[in-house]
Amino acid sequence: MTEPIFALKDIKTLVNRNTPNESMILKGINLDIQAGDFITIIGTNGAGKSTLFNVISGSLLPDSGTIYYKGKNITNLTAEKRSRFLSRVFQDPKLGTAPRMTVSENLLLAARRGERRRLIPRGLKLHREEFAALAATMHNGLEKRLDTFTENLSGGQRQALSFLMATIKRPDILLLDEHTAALDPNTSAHLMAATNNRITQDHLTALMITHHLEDALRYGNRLLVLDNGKIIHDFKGAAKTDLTLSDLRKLI
Ligand SMILES: Nc1ncnc2c1ncn2[C@@H]1O[C@H](COP(=O)(O)OP(=O)(O)OP(=O)(O)O)[C@@H](O)[C@H]1O
Repeated sequence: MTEPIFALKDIKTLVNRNTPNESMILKGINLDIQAGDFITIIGTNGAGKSTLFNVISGSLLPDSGTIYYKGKNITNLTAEKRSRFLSRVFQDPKLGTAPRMTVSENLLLAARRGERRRLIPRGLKLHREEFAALAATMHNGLEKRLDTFTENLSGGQRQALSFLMATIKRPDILLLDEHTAALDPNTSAHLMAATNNRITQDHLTALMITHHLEDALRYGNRLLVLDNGKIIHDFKGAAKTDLTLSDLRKLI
Protein backbone atom coordinates (compact mmCIF):
# COMPACT_ATOMS: atom_id res chain seq x y z
CA MET A 1 0.00 0.00 0.00
CA THR A 2 1.28 3.47 -0.87
CA GLU A 3 2.08 5.98 1.85
CA PRO A 4 -1.00 7.97 2.85
CA ILE A 5 -1.00 11.64 1.83
CA PHE A 6 -2.41 12.51 5.24
CA ALA A 7 -2.66 10.43 8.40
CA LEU A 8 -4.01 10.77 11.91
CA LYS A 9 -2.63 8.49 14.62
CA ASP A 10 -4.49 8.08 17.90
CA ILE A 11 -5.77 11.68 17.96
CA LYS A 12 -7.41 12.80 21.18
CA THR A 13 -8.83 16.23 22.01
CA LEU A 14 -10.05 17.47 25.38
CA VAL A 15 -12.22 20.47 26.14
CA ASN A 16 -12.52 22.33 29.43
CA ARG A 17 -9.22 20.79 30.52
CA ASN A 18 -8.65 20.63 34.31
CA THR A 19 -12.20 21.73 35.11
CA PRO A 20 -15.15 19.67 36.34
CA ASN A 21 -16.51 19.87 32.77
CA GLU A 22 -13.43 18.32 31.17
CA SER A 23 -14.42 15.92 28.43
CA MET A 24 -12.78 14.11 25.57
CA ILE A 25 -14.26 15.00 22.16
CA LEU A 26 -12.09 12.89 19.84
CA LYS A 27 -11.27 9.62 21.54
CA GLY A 28 -8.39 8.12 19.58
CA ILE A 29 -8.93 8.76 15.87
CA ASN A 30 -6.83 6.71 13.43
CA LEU A 31 -7.23 7.56 9.77
CA ASP A 32 -5.03 7.02 6.72
CA ILE A 33 -6.08 9.15 3.75
CA GLN A 34 -4.77 8.01 0.37
CA ALA A 35 -4.21 10.51 -2.46
CA GLY A 36 -7.41 10.61 -4.53
CA ASP A 37 -9.68 9.44 -1.73
CA PHE A 38 -13.09 11.14 -1.65
CA ILE A 39 -14.33 10.37 1.84
CA THR A 40 -17.86 11.16 2.97
CA ILE A 41 -18.41 11.49 6.73
CA ILE A 42 -21.67 11.06 8.57
CA GLY A 43 -22.60 10.95 12.25
CA THR A 44 -25.13 12.34 14.70
CA ASN A 45 -24.96 15.92 16.03
CA GLY A 46 -22.06 16.19 18.44
CA ALA A 47 -20.27 13.09 17.14
CA GLY A 48 -17.10 15.14 16.60
CA LYS A 49 -17.12 15.70 12.82
CA SER A 50 -16.33 19.43 12.84
CA THR A 51 -13.77 18.89 15.60
CA LEU A 52 -12.09 16.32 13.34
CA PHE A 53 -11.90 18.93 10.55
CA ASN A 54 -10.53 21.50 13.02
CA VAL A 55 -7.75 19.08 13.91
CA ILE A 56 -6.99 18.27 10.26
CA SER A 57 -6.92 21.96 9.27
CA GLY A 58 -4.82 22.96 12.28
CA SER A 59 -7.36 25.35 13.82
CA LEU A 60 -7.34 23.03 16.84
CA LEU A 61 -4.23 21.23 18.05
CA PRO A 62 -4.84 17.73 19.42
CA ASP A 63 -4.05 16.97 23.06
CA SER A 64 -2.32 13.78 22.03
CA GLY A 65 -1.59 11.83 18.90
CA THR A 66 0.31 12.58 15.70
CA ILE A 67 -0.60 14.05 12.32
CA TYR A 68 1.38 13.26 9.16
CA TYR A 69 1.31 14.97 5.78
CA LYS A 70 3.24 13.10 3.07
CA GLY A 71 5.04 11.19 5.81
CA LYS A 72 6.15 14.30 7.70
CA ASN A 73 5.03 14.98 11.27
CA ILE A 74 2.97 18.21 11.08
CA THR A 75 1.13 17.85 14.39
CA ASN A 76 2.13 21.35 15.52
CA LEU A 77 2.03 23.10 12.13
CA THR A 78 -0.19 26.22 12.21
CA ALA A 79 -3.44 26.46 10.26
CA GLU A 80 -1.93 29.25 8.16
CA LYS A 81 0.96 27.06 7.06
CA ARG A 82 -1.40 24.14 6.38
CA SER A 83 -3.45 26.42 4.11
CA ARG A 84 -0.64 26.09 1.54
CA PHE A 85 -1.79 22.54 0.86
CA LEU A 86 -5.26 22.36 2.42
CA SER A 87 -8.50 24.28 1.98
CA ARG A 88 -11.89 24.15 3.61
CA VAL A 89 -15.41 25.18 2.60
CA PHE A 90 -17.82 25.93 5.43
CA GLN A 91 -21.59 25.62 5.69
CA ASP A 92 -22.13 29.40 5.76
CA PRO A 93 -21.79 30.88 2.23
CA LYS A 94 -20.59 34.15 3.78
CA LEU A 95 -17.47 32.61 5.30
CA GLY A 96 -15.43 31.89 2.18
CA THR A 97 -15.68 35.13 0.22
CA ALA A 98 -15.00 38.86 0.64
CA PRO A 99 -18.41 40.65 0.35
CA ARG A 100 -17.24 43.99 -1.10
CA MET A 101 -15.14 42.42 -3.81
CA THR A 102 -16.39 41.15 -7.14
CA VAL A 103 -16.50 37.50 -8.16
CA SER A 104 -13.42 38.02 -10.39
CA GLU A 105 -11.48 39.76 -7.63
CA ASN A 106 -12.24 36.96 -5.19
CA LEU A 107 -11.11 34.36 -7.72
CA LEU A 108 -7.92 36.27 -8.41
CA LEU A 109 -7.14 36.54 -4.70
CA ALA A 110 -7.65 32.81 -4.32
CA ALA A 111 -5.53 32.08 -7.40
CA ARG A 112 -2.71 34.22 -6.02
CA ARG A 113 -2.92 33.13 -2.40
CA GLY A 114 0.55 33.29 -0.92
CA GLU A 115 1.89 35.49 -3.76
CA ARG A 116 2.36 39.26 -4.03
CA ARG A 117 -0.89 40.91 -5.08
CA ARG A 118 0.25 44.10 -6.80
CA LEU A 119 -0.90 43.30 -10.33
CA ILE A 120 -4.57 42.84 -9.57
CA PRO A 121 -6.14 45.07 -12.32
CA ARG A 122 -3.95 43.51 -15.00
CA GLY A 123 -4.48 40.09 -13.50
CA LEU A 124 -8.23 40.52 -13.75
CA LYS A 125 -8.03 41.13 -17.50
CA LEU A 126 -5.52 38.36 -18.01
CA HIS A 127 -7.65 35.78 -16.24
CA ARG A 128 -11.10 36.92 -17.35
CA GLU A 129 -11.75 34.13 -19.85
CA GLU A 130 -10.32 31.51 -17.54
CA PHE A 131 -12.51 32.72 -14.65
CA ALA A 132 -15.61 32.80 -16.88
CA ALA A 133 -14.94 29.22 -17.99
CA LEU A 134 -14.34 28.13 -14.40
CA ALA A 135 -17.51 29.85 -13.16
CA ALA A 136 -19.50 28.25 -15.99
CA THR A 137 -18.63 24.78 -14.62
CA MET A 138 -20.92 25.59 -11.67
CA HIS A 139 -23.97 25.75 -14.00
CA ASN A 140 -25.69 28.45 -11.96
CA GLY A 141 -25.08 31.65 -13.93
CA LEU A 142 -22.00 32.65 -11.93
CA GLU A 143 -20.06 33.31 -15.16
CA LYS A 144 -22.48 36.18 -15.95
CA ARG A 145 -21.78 37.83 -12.61
CA LEU A 146 -18.01 38.16 -12.65
CA ASP A 147 -18.25 41.91 -11.93
CA THR A 148 -20.89 41.58 -9.19
CA PHE A 149 -20.00 42.19 -5.56
CA THR A 150 -20.10 38.87 -3.76
CA GLU A 151 -22.63 40.19 -1.24
CA ASN A 152 -25.17 40.56 -4.09
CA LEU A 153 -24.98 36.94 -5.22
CA SER A 154 -27.55 34.29 -4.34
CA GLY A 155 -26.53 31.90 -1.56
CA GLY A 156 -25.99 29.13 -4.10
CA GLN A 157 -23.79 31.30 -6.32
CA ARG A 158 -21.83 32.53 -3.33
CA GLN A 159 -21.22 29.02 -2.08
CA ALA A 160 -20.23 27.91 -5.60
CA LEU A 161 -17.70 30.76 -5.57
CA SER A 162 -16.38 29.63 -2.16
CA PHE A 163 -15.95 26.15 -3.61
CA LEU A 164 -14.09 27.48 -6.68
CA MET A 165 -11.85 29.62 -4.48
CA ALA A 166 -11.05 26.61 -2.31
CA THR A 167 -10.16 24.44 -5.31
CA ILE A 168 -8.60 26.89 -7.80
CA LYS A 169 -5.07 26.01 -6.65
CA ARG A 170 -5.80 22.28 -6.48
CA PRO A 171 -5.19 21.74 -2.76
CA ASP A 172 -3.75 18.41 -1.68
CA ILE A 173 -6.55 18.12 0.88
CA LEU A 174 -10.03 19.60 0.47
CA LEU A 175 -12.38 19.74 3.48
CA LEU A 176 -16.10 20.23 2.77
CA ASP A 177 -17.89 20.98 6.02
CA GLU A 178 -21.61 20.51 5.19
CA HIS A 179 -21.01 22.94 2.33
CA THR A 180 -24.45 22.39 0.75
CA ALA A 181 -26.49 22.37 3.98
CA ALA A 182 -27.60 26.02 3.88
CA LEU A 183 -28.96 25.73 0.31
CA ASP A 184 -32.40 24.73 -0.96
CA PRO A 185 -32.64 21.10 -2.17
CA ASN A 186 -32.33 21.92 -5.86
CA THR A 187 -29.39 24.31 -5.44
CA SER A 188 -27.76 21.88 -3.04
CA ALA A 189 -28.04 19.02 -5.58
CA HIS A 190 -26.52 21.23 -8.30
CA LEU A 191 -23.56 22.24 -6.16
CA MET A 192 -23.06 18.64 -5.07
CA ALA A 193 -22.91 17.46 -8.70
CA ALA A 194 -20.47 20.27 -9.60
CA THR A 195 -18.39 19.40 -6.54
CA ASN A 196 -18.19 15.77 -7.57
CA ASN A 197 -17.20 16.68 -11.14
CA ARG A 198 -14.42 18.93 -9.94
CA ILE A 199 -13.06 16.41 -7.43
CA THR A 200 -13.14 13.60 -9.99
CA GLN A 201 -11.70 15.57 -12.91
CA ASP A 202 -8.89 17.14 -10.88
CA HIS A 203 -8.21 13.94 -8.87
CA LEU A 204 -8.55 15.90 -5.64
CA THR A 205 -8.33 14.27 -2.22
CA ALA A 206 -11.44 15.35 -0.34
CA LEU A 207 -13.35 14.77 2.89
CA MET A 208 -16.97 15.83 3.06
CA ILE A 209 -19.17 16.04 6.16
CA THR A 210 -22.84 15.71 5.33
CA HIS A 211 -26.17 14.99 6.97
CA HIS A 212 -27.60 13.99 3.56
CA LEU A 213 -27.24 10.23 3.73
CA GLU A 214 -28.06 9.97 0.00
CA ASP A 215 -25.08 12.21 -0.83
CA ALA A 216 -22.82 10.25 1.52
CA LEU A 217 -23.81 7.09 -0.36
CA ARG A 218 -23.79 8.43 -3.90
CA TYR A 219 -20.47 10.28 -3.80
CA GLY A 220 -16.92 9.27 -2.94
CA ASN A 221 -15.05 6.00 -2.67
CA ARG A 222 -15.11 5.76 1.10
CA LEU A 223 -17.61 6.47 3.88
CA LEU A 224 -16.85 7.03 7.55
CA VAL A 225 -19.34 6.89 10.39
CA LEU A 226 -18.35 8.91 13.44
CA ASP A 227 -19.97 8.31 16.79
CA ASN A 228 -19.10 9.78 20.16
CA GLY A 229 -15.60 10.83 19.09
CA LYS A 230 -14.67 7.59 17.33
CA ILE A 231 -14.71 6.25 13.79
CA ILE A 232 -17.05 3.30 14.15
CA HIS A 233 -17.21 2.35 10.45
CA ASP A 234 -14.88 2.90 7.48
CA PHE A 235 -16.48 1.52 4.30
CA LYS A 236 -14.19 1.36 1.25
CA GLY A 237 -14.49 0.17 -2.34
CA ALA A 238 -17.04 -2.60 -2.78
CA ALA A 239 -18.12 -2.38 0.87
CA LYS A 240 -19.20 1.20 0.18
CA THR A 241 -20.73 0.46 -3.21
CA ASP A 242 -22.85 -2.29 -1.67
CA LEU A 243 -24.23 -0.06 1.11
CA THR A 244 -27.88 0.94 0.95
CA LEU A 245 -29.77 3.81 2.50
CA SER A 246 -31.48 1.48 4.92
CA ASP A 247 -28.08 0.07 6.00
CA LEU A 248 -26.95 3.61 6.76
CA ARG A 249 -30.12 4.51 8.64
CA LYS A 250 -29.48 1.58 10.95
CA LEU A 251 -25.95 2.79 11.66
CA ILE A 252 -26.63 6.32 12.90
N1 LIG B 1 -14.75 24.24 22.53
C1 LIG B 1 -15.63 23.37 23.01
N2 LIG B 1 -15.98 23.37 24.31
C2 LIG B 1 -16.85 22.48 24.80
N3 LIG B 1 -17.42 21.52 24.07
C3 LIG B 1 -17.13 21.46 22.78
C4 LIG B 1 -16.23 22.39 22.16
N4 LIG B 1 -16.12 22.07 20.84
C5 LIG B 1 -16.94 21.02 20.65
N5 LIG B 1 -17.53 20.67 21.80
C6 LIG B 1 -18.47 19.54 21.96
O1 LIG B 1 -17.88 18.46 21.31
C7 LIG B 1 -18.87 17.63 20.70
C8 LIG B 1 -18.53 17.46 19.24
O2 LIG B 1 -18.75 18.67 18.55
P1 LIG B 1 -18.62 18.80 16.96
O3 LIG B 1 -19.03 20.19 16.60
O4 LIG B 1 -17.30 18.34 16.53
O5 LIG B 1 -19.74 17.75 16.49
P2 LIG B 1 -20.35 17.51 15.05
O6 LIG B 1 -20.32 16.04 14.82
O7 LIG B 1 -19.67 18.36 14.03
O8 LIG B 1 -21.85 17.99 15.24
P3 LIG B 1 -22.90 18.66 14.24
O9 LIG B 1 -23.40 17.58 13.34
O10 LIG B 1 -23.97 19.17 15.15
O11 LIG B 1 -22.20 19.78 13.50
C9 LIG B 1 -20.19 18.30 20.97
O12 LIG B 1 -20.78 17.67 22.08
C10 LIG B 1 -19.80 19.72 21.29
O13 LIG B 1 -20.74 20.31 22.15
